[in-house]
Amino acid sequence: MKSFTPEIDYDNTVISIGDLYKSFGTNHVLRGVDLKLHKGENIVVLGRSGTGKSVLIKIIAGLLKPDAGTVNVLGEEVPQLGPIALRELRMKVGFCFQNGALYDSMTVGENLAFPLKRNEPNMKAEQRNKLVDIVLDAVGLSHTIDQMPAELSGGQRKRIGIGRTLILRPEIMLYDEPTAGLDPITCTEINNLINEVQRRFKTSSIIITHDLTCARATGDEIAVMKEGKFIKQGKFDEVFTDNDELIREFYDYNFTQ
Ligand SMILES: Nc1ncnc2c1ncn2[C@@H]1O[C@H](COP(=O)(O)OP(=O)(O)OP(=O)(O)O)[C@@H](O)[C@H]1O
Repeated sequence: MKSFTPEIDYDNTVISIGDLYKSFGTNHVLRGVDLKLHKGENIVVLGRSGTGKSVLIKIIAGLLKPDAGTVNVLGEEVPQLGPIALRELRMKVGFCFQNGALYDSMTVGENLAFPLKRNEPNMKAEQRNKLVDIVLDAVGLSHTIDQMPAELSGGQRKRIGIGRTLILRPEIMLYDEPTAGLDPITCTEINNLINEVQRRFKTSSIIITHDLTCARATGDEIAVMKEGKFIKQGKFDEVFTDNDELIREFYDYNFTQ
């Protein structure tokens, strides 16, 4: 559970998805997805492998086009945006990839400065360095600034990956399986970081996971996906009193082994 009460503005919807469909050939992945994310809120999308969670956030980020349905992000209809408008929107929507996507040949500091150099070329070095310091402090890794990614642990790489997304000051964070492949203690650290990012930077987030501990720790709302649509949505304790077989399976798999 969270150690703070997030400031969620329920009158302000930052992502609104309606009746979304996406197929790849005969593989009908998304089959009528509806979702609303409010300002300041963390929604966890839970679902077993292959249910379409990553496809959903790639559509939100404009990396994939849907076949039908509406995808409104920060007031923009994403599938209708041209390349320039999409680029501008992507600055406000941070995508945290599963593997952190760090450049092996750059130091941690250079990895963090890179998105600023590319997207805000007129920013002075002094300002850039200041932002690198702020973000490194936020992810708790100030001492690693001159290290290479290969010298970091898996958990540290995840943190730097989150930092690299944060450095462009996005309004929305999309986390793709942030705790995958990490041991339970490191998972807890990442869950805490996701909450700290929400508290400190006032971001709204979608967190994709099949880790119930992550869902319980970070989600203000949980949406369970099955066969391409949401079958249940609500607070963690509301969702997991449900007798749906998949939901029980999830709970038993995560907590009773
Ligand atoms: N670019 C693509 N081309 C063809 N098929 C794709 C593409 N991207 C995803 N798929 C298919 O869509 C389905 C859903 O994939 P997705 O990655 O969204 O699942 P997921 O719920 O995120 O699973 P996991 O938890 O394993 O990451 C899978 O059957 C996958 O093979």
